[in-house]
Amino acid sequence: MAETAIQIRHLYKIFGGNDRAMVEKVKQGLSKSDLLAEHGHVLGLKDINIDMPAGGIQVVMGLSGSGKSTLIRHLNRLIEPSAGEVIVEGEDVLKMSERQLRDFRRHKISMVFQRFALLPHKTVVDNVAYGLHVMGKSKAEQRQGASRWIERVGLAGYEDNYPAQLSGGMQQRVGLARALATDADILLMDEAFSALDPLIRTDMQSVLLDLQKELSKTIVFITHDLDEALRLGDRIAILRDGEIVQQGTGQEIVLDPADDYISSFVREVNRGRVIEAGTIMDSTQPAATANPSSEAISVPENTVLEEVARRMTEEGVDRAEVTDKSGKTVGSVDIHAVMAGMATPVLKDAIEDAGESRAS
Ligand SMILES: Nc1ncnc2c1ncn2[C@@H]1O[C@H](COP(=O)(O)OP(=O)(O)OP(=O)(O)O)[C@@H](O)[C@H]1O
Repeated sequence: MAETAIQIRHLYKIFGGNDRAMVEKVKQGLSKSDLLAEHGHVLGLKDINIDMPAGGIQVVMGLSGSGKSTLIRHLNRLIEPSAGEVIVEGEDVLKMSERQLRDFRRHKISMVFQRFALLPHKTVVDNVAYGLHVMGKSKAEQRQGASRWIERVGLAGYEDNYPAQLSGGMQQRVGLARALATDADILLMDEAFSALDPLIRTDMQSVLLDLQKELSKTIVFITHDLDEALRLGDRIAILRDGEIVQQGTGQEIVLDPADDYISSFVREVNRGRVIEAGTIMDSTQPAATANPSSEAISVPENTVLEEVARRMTEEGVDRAEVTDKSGKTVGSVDIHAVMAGMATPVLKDAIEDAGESRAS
């Protein structure tokens, strides 16, 4: 997954009639509020640089108004930037002719929307087939392609229903099937699960992760929810007021938040579901050599700590050998390290304070 599918370079978006001239002022340090107060322009995005992994899920996270939708709309050029570059699979989106852009939107990139955006007067199968229809496929190909994806998202039997006859979760499955049916390499998902109830939302995240294991699409997923970002994102970029405040893997962000703003986000995170055995292992002491008499289970290095703890408890052991992709033992963790890794910073402080007061 090391390859980059989408490169965004020094991207600026300023809303207002004289945006290009305003870019220079923003580069010289003019703030978002001063840009609005002094020049009546709105800063949408400022100097965005992201390399999005091919075949991976890139999450863009931020609160309302931080610039997420503005950013994702640059990827298929629904918005023209004020400055900067957007390169998708080696092609400069801003240099495409109208015709190239139309082909690019039909074949390369498809979008899943928060409010599903289904056609209410068309059945499930016709909604899913819509992209294939636009691509000029025959009726039989449309039906065949649509049926395959309807089944794959768990909606077999609902082909002839209308959207209004389906629950929100089912409607979003239709939205997902429609986006997948065109066979585009890239999926843009703008708050795609945000309108769903929490349980259905978790369910849809699982559907997406399962599909992704099989399909390895390049997915750009927008959300304002950190738990969703951490569950889905191979990489996460966090936006605030149009700027990226931090980007990296979920683990990197949780373990080393860039500033107080990010710290306040990650404080309540369930670290046991984010931090992996390979991150906290002692690589100098594989379990077997460290203590040959103690029994240990074996876990791959990307196993999250909650799962390591569960398996240790199940097997009645307090150590685990950590293995790399080839199955070679590369380190070990014991139950104390696992518990410490799962503790929130607040809990860690409390434990340290208690230790100090006992010692004094
Ligand atoms: N067409 C526009 N004209 C003027 N300002 C705009 C326009 N579109 C977006 N903005 C401004 O750009 C900034 C970023 O908006 P954007 O919609 O991208 O944020 P967002 O993170 O997607 O928010 P939300 O989660 O609420 O959709 C905001 O300050 C917004 O008011």
